[in-house]
Amino acid sequence: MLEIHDVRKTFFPNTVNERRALQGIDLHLAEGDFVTVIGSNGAGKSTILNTIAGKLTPDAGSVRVAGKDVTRMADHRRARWIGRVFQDPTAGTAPNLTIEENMALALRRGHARGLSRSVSGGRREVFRRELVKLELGLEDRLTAKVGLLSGGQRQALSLLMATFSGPKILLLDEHTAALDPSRAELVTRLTEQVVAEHALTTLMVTHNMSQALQVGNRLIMMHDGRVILELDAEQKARATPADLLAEFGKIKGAVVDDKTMLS
Ligand SMILES: Nc1ncnc2c1ncn2[C@@H]1O[C@H](COP(=O)(O)OP(=O)(O)OP(=O)(O)O)[C@@H](O)[C@H]1O
Repeated sequence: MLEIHDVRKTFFPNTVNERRALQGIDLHLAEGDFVTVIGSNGAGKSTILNTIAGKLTPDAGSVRVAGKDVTRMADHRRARWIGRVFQDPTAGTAPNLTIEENMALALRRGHARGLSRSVSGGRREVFRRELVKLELGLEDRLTAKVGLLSGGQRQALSLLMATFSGPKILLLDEHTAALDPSRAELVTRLTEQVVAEHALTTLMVTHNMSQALQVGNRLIMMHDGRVILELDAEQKARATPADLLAEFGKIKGAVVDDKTMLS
């Protein structure tokens, strides 16, 4: 479903600020694979997600989604196949629009025309049914402004909205990092639910070692623009956070932040 072949990206090449963010990434994800991504600071985790989403064009290599080469396709043209949730709960939703208006816009994403942010009775019912799944009572607050919701509620809504265009790929960039532990747990559970329900091929960046082991069926560790460790489902089931930290410990000069050390 997602094939990344020898992807390379260097920022500010041939200058004193040169950063080799990706140095030959190869990743093949089958439909429904859920890969957690961990790594030191500056390892290239966000850069690889940006490359898949089309925010960045790699210098070399290719990205294929469902067999189609999207390497040089503009981000808005691949948007309907790729859902994304960011760390910042305010990033995925518009605060001054209501819950139902936000959902209507998400539904329109990837469709050229024909749908607007206005909400008909029929569509309202669909939104209500979707919101019930979150178990946050948002189905009774369809006309509330999204800016009034808590961070956890907004992330849950962003996650739901990310699936509206019928994406094949879901990219999660530390989407639970800004939440308190109980909200993070809730959004993690919803993530597993949403991924399973839509059989989404998923990459989830996290600094939380327990979470990286708890969810998904594969794990990769990145450092310095490379994948330096890959675990399959069986290896992942046997590994502990201490094992992952020990792997980090083997990397000379790797900077691992406090969040990672404490997780
Ligand atoms: N737009 C950019 N311009 C210049 N350099 C960049 C840009 N984006 C990323 N970099 C550099 O590329 C490298 C990889 O960055 P990236 O954000 O992908 O790392 P990361 O693994 O997500 O790190 P973190 O966990 O700290 O967020 C870093 O050295 C970073 O400074």
